[in-house]
Amino acid sequence: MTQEKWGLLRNKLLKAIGRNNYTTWIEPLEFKELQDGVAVFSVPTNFMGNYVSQNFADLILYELNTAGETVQRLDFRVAANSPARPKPAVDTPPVAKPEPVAAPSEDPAQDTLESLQAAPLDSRFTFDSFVVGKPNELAHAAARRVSEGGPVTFNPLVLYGGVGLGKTHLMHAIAWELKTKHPGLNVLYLSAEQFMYRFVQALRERRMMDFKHLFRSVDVLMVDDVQFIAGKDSTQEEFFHTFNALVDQNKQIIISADRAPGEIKDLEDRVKSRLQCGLVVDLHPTDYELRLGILQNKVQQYSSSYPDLAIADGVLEFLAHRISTNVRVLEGALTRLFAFASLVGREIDMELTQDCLADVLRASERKITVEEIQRKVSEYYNIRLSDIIGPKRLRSYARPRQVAMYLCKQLTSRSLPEIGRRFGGRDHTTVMHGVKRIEELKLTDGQIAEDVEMLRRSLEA
Ligand SMILES: Nc1ncnc2c1ncn2[C@@H]1O[C@H](COP(=O)(O)OP(=O)(O)OP(=O)(O)O)[C@@H](O)[C@H]1O
Repeated sequence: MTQEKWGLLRNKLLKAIGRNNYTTWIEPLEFKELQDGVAVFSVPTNFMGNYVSQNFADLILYELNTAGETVQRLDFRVAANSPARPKPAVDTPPVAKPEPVAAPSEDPAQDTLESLQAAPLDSRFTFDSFVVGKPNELAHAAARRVSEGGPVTFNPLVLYGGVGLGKTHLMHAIAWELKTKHPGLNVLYLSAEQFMYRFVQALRERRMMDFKHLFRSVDVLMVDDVQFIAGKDSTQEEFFHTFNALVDQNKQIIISADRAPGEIKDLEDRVKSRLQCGLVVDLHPTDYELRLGILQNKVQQYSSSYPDLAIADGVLEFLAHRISTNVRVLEGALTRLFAFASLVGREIDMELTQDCLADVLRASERKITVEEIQRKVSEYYNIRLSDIIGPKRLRSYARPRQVAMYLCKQLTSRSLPEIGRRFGGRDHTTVMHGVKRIEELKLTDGQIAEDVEMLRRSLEA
């Protein structure tokens, strides 16, 4: 891509994000090069790279690709001659998913194991910085076990789970740990996409022997986002052979995927069954406690960079409640908050939070349904769903029913008549009475207050 083209694209960005944002965040970017799908920009500070990557990366990628460039990733590098600045919020720039493996060299002859291993793992992704909670404790324990580097007990280890739940973080943590404990081990981490890239390149250059030798000489192979090779027949085949060769030599393999191997569409059965041979563990969606723990952890990291910034009580709890999509979004929200607060020199309170994160909060607003509430309440009180909706007037059904009506009023935008209709065609005055009754009981009956709170939490998690 030429500088002129970047100049034209900047004008589009100006229109899209407005003059203020443009002047602050886009204008200082200097386009350096576009190579192997990575567009490199020079930025004055880590902080700025971090911010742009979080807030405008998608837009920039979209504009670049719409303009006919093939760009998968942006890389923001601090200009070597930048003036010294106060330490930024985080040490390394990319907050959009960091791509830890360096772009492949132009000359395939240089693709030695050493060159692959010299690729930077993300220094933030260690076990120390990984917060463990119920949803990820099994995956964490398995990762820990593999990172000890003892005899191979399960092979492969497959970590799977939704977007941004910590799969890459755990893989890097394993790699760091192995490299520290066993510096002699050849540990190779790469994305499935990189695997394919190298394979295709080796084919093109007629260097398949080198390729095979390279991949068969590792002691620990980690392939991230393996779903990427689904439907790519020759890459799958090569992956299958590499996999078998390493397992035969008792070398550890660690794989990540966005879903269980059996559910990856267009992945060959033989590859699926190989992946299922070892230990397959999933990272569950985060719960409230885990999100809060991650936020607290992050704030602690930030506090050394921003000793003067205060965060008001309740803000982290609010974020943990409201942003339940994925950890990347949660971290992004916090980084943005710190950025804004430091720019305007204000405490991070609820008002600033609501202002600064309006878009994120809107996007992550989860719609809780009446049916979901009815189901959760019936499970909680151990009664049948039909008893919540049906006509029975026994206290053991009527009270849970009122709790469910109260939660519907609080957590959904349904009107009283609508709620009544979904509770077996009851009148809106019955719903109103139920809601009022629970409001009163919450003040006098500790058990009801606790029940309502527990249910609300589990519905909002
Ligand atoms: N339990 C956790 N403790 C601390 N940080 C976490 C945790 N889980 C996720 N993160 C952070 O969330 C971000 C996203 O995590 P990561 O890139 O590992 O997700 P992923 O599961 O690989 O996502 P993808 O599906 O996009 O590949 C990273 O910055 C990571 O450090």
